[in-house]
Amino acid sequence: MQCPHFDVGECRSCPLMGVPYARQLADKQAAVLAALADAVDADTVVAEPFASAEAGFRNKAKLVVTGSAAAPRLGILDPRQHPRHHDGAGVDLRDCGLYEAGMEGVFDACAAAVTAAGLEPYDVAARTGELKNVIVTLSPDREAMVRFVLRSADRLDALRAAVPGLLDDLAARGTPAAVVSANLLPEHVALPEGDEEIVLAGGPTLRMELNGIGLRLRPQGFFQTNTAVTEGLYATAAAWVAEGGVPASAWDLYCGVGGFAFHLARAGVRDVWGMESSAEAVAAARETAAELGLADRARFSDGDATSALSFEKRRAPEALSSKKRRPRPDAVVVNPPRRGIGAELADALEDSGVPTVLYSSCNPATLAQDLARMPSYRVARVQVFDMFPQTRHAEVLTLLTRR
Ligand SMILES: C[S@@+](CC[C@H](N)C(=O)[O-])C[C@H]1O[C@@H](n2cnc3c(N)ncnc32)[C@H](O)[C@@H]1O
Repeated sequence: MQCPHFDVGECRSCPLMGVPYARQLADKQAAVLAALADAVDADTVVAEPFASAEAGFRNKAKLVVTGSAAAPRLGILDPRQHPRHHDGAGVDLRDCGLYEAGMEGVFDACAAAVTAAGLEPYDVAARTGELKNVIVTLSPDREAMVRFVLRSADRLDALRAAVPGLLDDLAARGTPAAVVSANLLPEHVALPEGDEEIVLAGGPTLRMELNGIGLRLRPQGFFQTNTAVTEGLYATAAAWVAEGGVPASAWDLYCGVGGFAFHLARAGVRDVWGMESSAEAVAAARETAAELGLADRARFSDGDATSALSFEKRRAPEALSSKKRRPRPDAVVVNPPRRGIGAELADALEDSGVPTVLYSSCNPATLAQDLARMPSYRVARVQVFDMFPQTRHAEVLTLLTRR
């Protein structure tokens, strides 16, 4: 892949731009295996990396808005400027080659709506203006979720008035909106979004169909950014878990909107429980369960997954109602953020007696640390899923079985 923004140094998001894709994959595989050197053994089955399309693979964009209401730029702050002396100049990345086909049109429709609503971009240095970011997700069915991140509710009515035009524009481009929302981020912080979400049209969910399973996504729920590779990841996870016989029960910790959970349920796992810290993601997962007729087999709770297994240990048994007690599952999937599962959950898994663990990680370094705390498990299988081409990041799936 070749990128004009990279060539002139105005975007450095893809450090491997220009490196042949086969070499990117081979280097990632080598780096992951080096990080896991103490965990894999001679009998570990190491699969070839699951490759991505080199370009046009991202289903989600978080675009900083700069310029003016009349001529907005959707992209990033110019990396050639020092953050503290930033004059609000930005680089327009609507034509970024990482995004799926159809997303550039959605960005153009958003830019037109910004102009129609007269939303002045937020100026980081001057702390003036209203519109901070535009966040877009495109589903495999080419439906869009469009979110405008505002500093305050002051210009909400103006944005609301521009929504009908935006809906028409998106429909005419063949990417109709499933959800349009405003997100409020009043603090002067380098975050993509705030806590408050106001749905302005449609919704509240976007349907993301993966491997024939229609997952529901709400504006604030997490979703993997590379749809095709995620399909491979979920399908492989379900196949690995079922290898020695389909387990009767499984937990999906850090479940997001339930991608692993629903693939396990479809593979025949009778009782699936997902846990996730985002209440919005849990609500979306429950909606999917109801839609798929799985509400009695796939349940979801919001809470801290790190204590899911040690919950009972930390409380006097008599303080725990039988309703709150969950029998140990036959298999556990963990798919944490970059920091990994950490000591508490790793130790609890080590002590748990759970026969099979699937650990899907976006950070081989923390994966290695966590595995070192679980010596009772051996890595039976490992595979790199190239969720993030053009970067050194890698998603790694490991199947852990008890020694
Ligand atoms: C890498 S994402 C994986 C989501 C999901 N498994 C998927 O495939 O889309 C990690 C998820 O963990 C959630 N999370 C972060 N910290 C958590 C915690 N302490 N307990 C439960 N969930 C947490 C995030 O909200 C996010 O949805």
